[in-house]
Amino acid sequence: MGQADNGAASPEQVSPGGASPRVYAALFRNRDFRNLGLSTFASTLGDWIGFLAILTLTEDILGATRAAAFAVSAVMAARVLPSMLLGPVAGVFVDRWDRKRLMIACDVGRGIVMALIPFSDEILTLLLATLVIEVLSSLFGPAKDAVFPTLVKRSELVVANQLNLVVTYGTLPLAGVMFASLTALAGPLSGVIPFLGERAVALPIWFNAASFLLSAPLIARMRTPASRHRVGDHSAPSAWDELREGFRFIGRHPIIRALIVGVMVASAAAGTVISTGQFFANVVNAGPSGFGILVAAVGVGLVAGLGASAWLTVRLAPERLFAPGIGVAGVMLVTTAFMPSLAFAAAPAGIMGAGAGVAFIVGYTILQARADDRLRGRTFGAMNSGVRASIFGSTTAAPLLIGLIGREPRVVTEAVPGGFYPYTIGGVRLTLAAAGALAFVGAVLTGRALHRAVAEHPELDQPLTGDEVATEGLFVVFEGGDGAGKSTQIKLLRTAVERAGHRVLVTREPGGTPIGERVRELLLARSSEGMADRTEALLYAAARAQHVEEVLRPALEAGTVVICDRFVDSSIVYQGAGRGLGEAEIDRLNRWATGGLTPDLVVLLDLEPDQGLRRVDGEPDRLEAAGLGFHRTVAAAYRERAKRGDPHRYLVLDATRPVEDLHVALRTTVLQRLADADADADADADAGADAGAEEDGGTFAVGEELARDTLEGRGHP
Ligand SMILES: Nc1ncnc2c1ncn2[C@@H]1O[C@H](COP(=O)(O)OP(=O)(O)O)[C@@H](O)[C@H]1O
Ligand SMILES: Cc1cn([C@H]2C[C@H](O)[C@@H](COP(=O)(O)OP(=O)(O)O)O2)c(=O)[nH]c1=O
Repeated sequence: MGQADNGAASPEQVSPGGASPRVYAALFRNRDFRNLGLSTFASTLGDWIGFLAILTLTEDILGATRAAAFAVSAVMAARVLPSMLLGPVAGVFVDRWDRKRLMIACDVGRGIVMALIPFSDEILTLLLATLVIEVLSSLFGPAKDAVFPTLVKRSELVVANQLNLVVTYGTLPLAGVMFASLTALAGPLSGVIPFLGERAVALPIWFNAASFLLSAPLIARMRTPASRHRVGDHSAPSAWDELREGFRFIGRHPIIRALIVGVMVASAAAGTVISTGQFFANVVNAGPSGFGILVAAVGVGLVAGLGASAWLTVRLAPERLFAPGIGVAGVMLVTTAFMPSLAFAAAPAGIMGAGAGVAFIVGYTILQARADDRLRGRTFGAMNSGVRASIFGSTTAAPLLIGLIGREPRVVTEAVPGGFYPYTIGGVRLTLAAAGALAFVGAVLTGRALHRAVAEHPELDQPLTGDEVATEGLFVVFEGGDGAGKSTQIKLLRTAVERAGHRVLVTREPGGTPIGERVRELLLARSSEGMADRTEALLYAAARAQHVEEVLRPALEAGTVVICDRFVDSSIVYQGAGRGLGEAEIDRLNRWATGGLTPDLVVLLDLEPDQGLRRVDGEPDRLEAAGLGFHRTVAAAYRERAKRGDPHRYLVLDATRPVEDLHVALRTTVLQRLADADADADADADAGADAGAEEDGGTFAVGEELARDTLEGRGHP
């Protein structure tokens, strides 16, 4: 395909984003998104009800004893621990298996185990069942998060996340009401089902089981892109390798790394607020009803923040919003902590909610948009486990800290019945303030890391608007030092791809067009000795702009497989690193020159420069003659780029391997990509026809991967 994300947003690009009614309408018409939304609604509503029911059941079994209190905390632990400990491992399987089938299997499994729970009188069985359900949930969560961005367009992602959060957390109050009603209903129903007479709580539990079982067929109706990641792997890596690959990806991806740390810090602050809020309400003499008001203030702020995020993300890159969101929340938490009364505390608490809301949506959106599809399950698995660990840690640590510092003393007087808290600073205020300060420091560090990452990858500094323009062919670029064997492999690959029935265009840079070839002469002639580095960079970019316009884009749009000897990466390493002009600068220049056209596959033939230069015969050209030091820098920059880049995009091959060996590896990869694209396009054509029959015009929005694959496939004979 070759996708083009066009530099800065033009006005037409801005319009489709935001929270315009059109985006909501498009999402509601999107059948896949609707199915996922309904499934989320059913299962989260059921899940909240089930949670309340299981706590009740624990007391049912043990009575109001001390053992019951312990059992309740064990049940809580059974809910938190699996995804905390298993998150990253679960992610491996989410990335490995078909995500849709995995989700269905988890739902059916959870439904069955849940339905059986009321029949046991053993607390151990209950614990075990909770554990099994949570293990399944820790697979379900990352699978859903990984599929989610493939169902909607990128410009709809923020609004889609808003709706998802509303469905996930908005069901909590509804669940409370339904739990009470269902328990009350159990009495009258016991005439029909006698079992309910002895165990009323079975009804809400069965409701939960039914909700899981209802969610499964909804997911089954969803069209998700075929999981393409497994195909093309020549040797199946072990789960352990994949786990390491996931951690390596997160560790090396500066944005995702910073984001996960930021999310964890924010969760720790949130955990502190949750476990301390009630105490704080007392300290400001607000009591239980005042606590409700504080919660409401945070809630209103949160909703406002969620709403504002759609408006904000069409104006600023989400990377620029995340840290400020957490920072604002942190500062407001500190402010709230020192407020003398409820009336003063409500406003900062509300703003804190808004900051958290923006950070929450934006953080989710960045992870969905930036994590490579192949690794998205592991990314979300790791994040879930980080979040749970933070909440778990902070809810345990906060009360401990309060105890250590000592709570604010209450003054008992005759004047105020029950006494009151004078304005003093003690454990509760200090603990909350510490959490706010922690969030603030985390925000500053995360913000700096994100800022640096965006400076290095200017292409990321865009609002989330307009989707990439996908072209139809497959764009394969060969990179490597002089003499690495690019021409040799290109010739062989061309024959193989043509034999497989595809139209192929082979071209090269600098050159590929009459104008470009003249620029090439100018660039490579030994007589151009003395050319300034910036001139050199501009000339390469100039030749490339002509090449994109005249040759590459038209060919890709016509569905041709384009094999190009060198492209933007050459400029980044030769001019950016080799000449020292700065990789980010050269990247930016070339994004402009190419309108953001990006290869689907970059084959890097990796070779020590001295070996490569020895292979080339004849007079060295101006660049070949640039000296071994220069070429070593270039080779190192190539490796670094491939290492840090999208692993699906870069294929690094050891160029000292025999020609035929390299060819087989290359041919397998490229033909597999073409086959995947065809398969996805076929599946999609079916699905499209299906949707067309069902709803007006078959509007189905797809994520970039799917859109890409579809388009890739369509052009091929
Ligand atoms: N895998 C290989 N092992 C050994 N020699 C090779 C290999 N691939 C290519 N060569 C030889 O190296 C030289 C340079 O190869 P070429 O394909 O022109 O490289 P490039 O296009 O990268 O400059 C040629 O003489 C070629 O025969
Ligand atoms: C495309 C491109 C090439 N180059 C250099 C790399 C090569 O030394 C030279 C291109 O010459 P070429 O003969 O195409 O090299 P090779 O035969 O090794 O493929 O130009 C840049 O410095 N920047 C660029 O953007």
